Amino acid sequence: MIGIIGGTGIAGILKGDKEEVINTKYGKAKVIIDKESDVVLLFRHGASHSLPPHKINYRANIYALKMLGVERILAINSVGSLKIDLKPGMFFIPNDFIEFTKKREETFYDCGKVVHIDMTEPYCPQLRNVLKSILEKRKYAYGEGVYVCTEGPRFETKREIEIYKNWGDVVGMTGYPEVVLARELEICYTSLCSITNYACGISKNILTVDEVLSTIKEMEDKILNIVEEFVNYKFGERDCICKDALKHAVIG
Ligand SMILES: CSC[C@H]1O[C@H](OP(=O)(O)O)[C@H](O)[C@@H]1O
Ligand code: HPA
Repeated sequence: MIGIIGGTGIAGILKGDKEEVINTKYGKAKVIIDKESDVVLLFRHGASHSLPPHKINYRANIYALKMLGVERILAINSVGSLKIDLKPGMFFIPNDFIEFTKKREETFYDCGKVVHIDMTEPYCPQLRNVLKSILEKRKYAYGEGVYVCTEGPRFETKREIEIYKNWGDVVGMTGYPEVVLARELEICYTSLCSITNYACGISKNILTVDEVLSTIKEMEDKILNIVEEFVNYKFGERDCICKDALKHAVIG
């Protein structure tokens, strides 16, 4: 089963049947299950974007997908660009991250078992290759590199971006802890980032939600095409690092 986690502006694009509530020990998660295509859809901000990035129950979301038998997740994120060559309207596939979040529940293992999960390759290499092959086949411009996750919900300052741009390539507010939580449950996870704007200080203008939403709108057909190809991709057996991630990570 494949999980699609939608971000800003995606609820309008990816439509599904009625929402179901999955009760987990970390709280409730709302999903749309398409039994025919074996796909679970989850909108991280809620169907009406009522949840800001720092209030999302990431653990309930990822745990609910695990309970439903999801083995592969395609997360859709919107990001600001930290590099001139990474233009708004392009896609971005992260291969690493750094995070500056402050008050998020970032592990399933905070009582009982002590688990130190390996983060050498935080995103599933197999899924990243599938995603890259889809974008290349469709000639959609994309970049690869480091996703910088901030707490939000404010945008970053010019000074923060002057620092972040030396450490990463794009900045967002939702990529973490999703990627870690998925690995802790041995789920393959990759992120398709839509570059919606230049980050503060790189952009010549102030940052607005309107700019983010209008760029997502302009990219929606491409996002839909990519998601459709991804969910119809003939994945073989999982032989990546993700499926046995806990093997060498547990103490005691
Ligand atoms: C409206 S801009 C900021 C908003 O968009 C991003 O969310 P997502 O990655 O889920 O598309 C960012 O993280 C903020 O939540
Ligand atoms: N910063 C943080 N998150 C974002 C941005 C940004 O500039 N654009 C879209 N999501």
